[in-house]
Amino acid sequence: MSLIQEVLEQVKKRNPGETEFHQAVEEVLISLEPVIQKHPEYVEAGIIERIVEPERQVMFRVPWVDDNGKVHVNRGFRVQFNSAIGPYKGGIRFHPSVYLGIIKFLGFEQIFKNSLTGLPIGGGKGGADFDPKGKSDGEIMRFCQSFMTELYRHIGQDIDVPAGDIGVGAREIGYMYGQYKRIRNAYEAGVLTGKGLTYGGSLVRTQATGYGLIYFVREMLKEHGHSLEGKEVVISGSGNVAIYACQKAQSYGAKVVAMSDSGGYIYHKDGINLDTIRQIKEVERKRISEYIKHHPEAEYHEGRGLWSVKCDIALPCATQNDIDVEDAKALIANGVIAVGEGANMPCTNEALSLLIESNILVAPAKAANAGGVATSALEMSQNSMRLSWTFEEVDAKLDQIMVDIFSAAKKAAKEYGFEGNYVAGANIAGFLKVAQAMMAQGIV
Ligand SMILES: NC(=O)C1=CN([C@@H]2O[C@H](COP(=O)(O)OP(=O)(O)OC[C@H]3O[C@@H](n4cnc5c(N)ncnc54)[C@H](OP(=O)(O)O)[C@@H]3O)[C@@H](O)[C@H]2O)C=CC1
Ligand SMILES: O=C(O)CCC(=O)C(=O)O
Repeated sequence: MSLIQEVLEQVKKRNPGETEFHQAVEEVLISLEPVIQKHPEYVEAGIIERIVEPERQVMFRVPWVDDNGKVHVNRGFRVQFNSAIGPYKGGIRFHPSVYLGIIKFLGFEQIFKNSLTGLPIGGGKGGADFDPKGKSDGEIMRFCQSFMTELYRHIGQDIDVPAGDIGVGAREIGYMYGQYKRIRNAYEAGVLTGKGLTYGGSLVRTQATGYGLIYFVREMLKEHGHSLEGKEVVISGSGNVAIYACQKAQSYGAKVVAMSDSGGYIYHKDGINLDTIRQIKEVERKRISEYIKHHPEAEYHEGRGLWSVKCDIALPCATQNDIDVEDAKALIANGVIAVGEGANMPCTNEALSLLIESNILVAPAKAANAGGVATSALEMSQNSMRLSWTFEEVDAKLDQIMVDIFSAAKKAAKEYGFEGNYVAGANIAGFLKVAQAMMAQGIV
C-alpha cells in the first residue's frame, strides 16, 4: 500500500463518521503522489501524517435565550489546523448541519487555500450547529455573544483570526467583535476580519470572494482562448459569494440566467436582475422564490434541478457536494465549458473526476475562492498599520493575487505531470509552501 493510501486509511479510522473530512483529505492527497516521489524528505519528516491532524480542536457549549425566554444549547467549534505559515485563519459557519467533520474539512482546505494567497496565514475554521434562519436580531446578538464568551480564549490577532462563512456576515462579525472587545478591554481590531467599515473593516472584503472567483475564472478562460463576454452563467446560492460573483460576471458581459437558495432556483431567460436579488437577500432576508413577484416573466422551481439549466459556465457558490455525478453529466451534456468553484468543495470527488476527464475547465475552490481570505489578510495588514486603503487599491491587490494564484496552479500542474488540471495544480502549489515551512520548523 502506498503511503498516501495508508494515511487515508488512518484518517478514516481515526475520524469515524466524518465523511466530508475524509473526502477533502482524499482529494488533496491523491494529487500529492508525484510530490512525495520527488521529495522523499517529506515522507521521512512525516509531513503527510502531520498535515492531516489538526494542531488543536475546541468544542464548546453555547447556551442562549430566545425572545420567549426559552433556553437553547448549541455546540460551538474551532479547529486550529495548521500554523506553519501564519496565525490560524478561516471563517465561522452557523448552519444546522455543522458538526466536527464539516469544520475539519473546511479547516483542512483552508491550509492550502491560505498558502496559495502568498500571504502569511495558517489554516483554521469554526462554527456552530445554530440555524440563523427566522431568528430576530436580538436572538442573533445573544447567540453571537455567547459563542464569543468561550471563543475569545482561543483567538487573537497573532493567534487565530476568524471571519465569516455561511450564516455569518457583517452583522454577526459586529456582534462577536463587540463581545470580544468587551471581555478583553483592549483595542485589537485584527482579531476578526469582515468587520464593518466604521471599526476597522476593509473595503472590498464584502465583494472579495465573488470578485476573486471571477478574476480567477477570467484568467483560466483567457488561457484557453475564451472570455466571459456573452457567456450564459448559472450560479448556485444567493448569499455573499453568489451575489458578488454575479455582479462581477455581469460587469464582464456575461448573462447570469439562474440562481438558487436551499428552497429552489429561479430561471430568468433575459438575465437575472441582481438589484432584486440583493433587496430580497441582503435587505429583507427572504426566500429567492420572492423574485417572481418582481419579475413574473421569470420561473421559480422548487428543490434541486439547477444544474439541468443549460449554461456555458457553472458557478457553484452555495455549499459542499452541491454538484454530484448526475449534475456533472447534465452540465457536460448541455455543453458547459467551465466550472468555477465559489463554495468550498461544491463538487463530489466523483463529479470532479468526471469533469476533468471530460476536459471541462475546473477552477478549484482552494484557488478560485481564495480572494475572500486574501482580502481578510489585507484587512489584517491595514489594522496593523492603522490605515485604510481605497476600494481601488484593495481591488487591484485582490485582482493581482488571483492572477498569481492562477499562474501558481498552472505552473505546479505542469511541473508535476497534470498540465491543465488546476485542481491538482492548486493542491500541489498550496502544499509545497506549507511543507517547506513545516520542514524548517522541525517535528512540531
Ligand atoms: N463568505 C466568504 O468570504 C467565503 C465563503 N466561501 C464559501 O462559499 C459558500 C457560500 O458562502 P456565503 O456566500 O458566504 O454564505 P451565505 O450564508 O451568504 O450564503 C449561502 C448560500 O448558499 C445556500 N445554501 C447554504 N447551505 C445550503 C444547502 N445545504 N443547500 C442548498 N443551499 C444552501 C444558502 O441558501 P439558504 O439561505 O436557503 O440557506 C445561501 O443562498 C460556502 O461554501 C462558503 O464556505 C468560501 C470562501 C470565502
Ligand atoms: O476571510 C476569512 O478569513 C475566511 C474565509 C473563509 O472562510 C474561506 O475562505 O472559506
